Amino acid sequence: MTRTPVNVTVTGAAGQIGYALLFRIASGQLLGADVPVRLKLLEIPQAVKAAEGTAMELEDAAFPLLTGIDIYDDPNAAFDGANVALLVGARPRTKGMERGDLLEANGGIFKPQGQAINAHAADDVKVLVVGNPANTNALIAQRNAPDVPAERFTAMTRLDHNRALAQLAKKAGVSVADIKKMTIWGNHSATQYPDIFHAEIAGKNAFETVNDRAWVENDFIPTVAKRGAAIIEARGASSAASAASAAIDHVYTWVNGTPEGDWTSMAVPSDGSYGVPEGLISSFPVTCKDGRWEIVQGLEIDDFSRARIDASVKELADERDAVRKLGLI
Ligand SMILES: NC(=O)c1ccc[n+]([C@@H]2O[C@H](COP(=O)([O-])OP(=O)(O)OC[C@H]3O[C@@H](n4cnc5c(N)ncnc54)[C@H](O)[C@@H]3O)[C@@H](O)[C@H]2O)c1
Ligand SMILES: O=C(O)C[C@H](O)C(=O)O
Repeated sequence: MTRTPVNVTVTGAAGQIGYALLFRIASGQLLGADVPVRLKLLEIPQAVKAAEGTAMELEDAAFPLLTGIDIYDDPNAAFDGANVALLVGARPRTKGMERGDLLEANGGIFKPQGQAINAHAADDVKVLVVGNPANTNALIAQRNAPDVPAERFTAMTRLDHNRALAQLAKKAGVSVADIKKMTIWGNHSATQYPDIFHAEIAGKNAFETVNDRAWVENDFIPTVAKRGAAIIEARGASSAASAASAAIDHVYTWVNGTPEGDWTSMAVPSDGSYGVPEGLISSFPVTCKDGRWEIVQGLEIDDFSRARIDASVKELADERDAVRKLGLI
């Protein structure tokens, strides 16, 4: 093995997503089967011991691509030299907590992490924020890292994208592999808009193939948008293995590219495309090539889609205004 290991920093490493994610990173699924990785794990001091336990298990799995594991409780050390940063650790909403309280509590995490990325990460750092509220946490981190190009900060809507593929495949009686050009617009929240108007099933328009507007409006969209809550209700805990899987997909696609004739969904800083205010970290259809993403241009947006995109983007703008008021950006 002659390649220099890629430094992958994972926050919230002792959490449930961390437990599902780290083994897949170490096995080569994040970056490629020939890319050695060095893991840098960040936890809060009380959870460092649990992270050490996970590190022992990683060692015991004897992954040939895993060249080392370091554990930190200091973001400056954890992001030092990071090429890929997966920001998973976040403050969950607890009973009686208002949305504003949640944004403030997470600001206390993502502001210093953005500053640490700015000061210490590698020049080519790519950041994926998974911890909720993911889009606005990504915005806080990005605004606190002014020396890092804004486009390196992304938030995860790949789980929503994958959920949408699964629901559509079930309805149409096809494999997820037959579906292309699925899109998630907006926020990773219940206002998100999963859009099948541009999707294709075996090369044909998905909406026309399904031919069931009532299903799209009353079943597909709410099922995908509220799937996170349904998982919490069923499992008693939020999605973990599927979230980890989506994080793997997000970074793998960003680094290795989207297949010809397809795109993916990523929450990325808007350049004003599709009327989304510049700077908001909103989900778009994107293609990836040579480690860069690009928003798919020129899609026709009808009134139905417009209203849904606007509603989710308004929520993002409200969250941005709230964190601005709190002095986080
Ligand atoms: N974007 C998505 O699609 C998506 C999907 C599922 C879950 N999530 C979110 O991902 C986050 C993590 O989920 P989980 O199930 O792993 O939660 P978890 O509570 O099991 O783990 C979170 C971990 O983060 C750690 N942590 C807290 N503050 C930290 C800090 N400042 N620095 C480093 N680590 C810190 C905690 O100690 C804990 O070990 C949650 O916010 C959850 O809502 C997002
Ligand atoms: O933690 C949540 O609120 C849900 C999570 O973001 C998910 O989509 O599964």
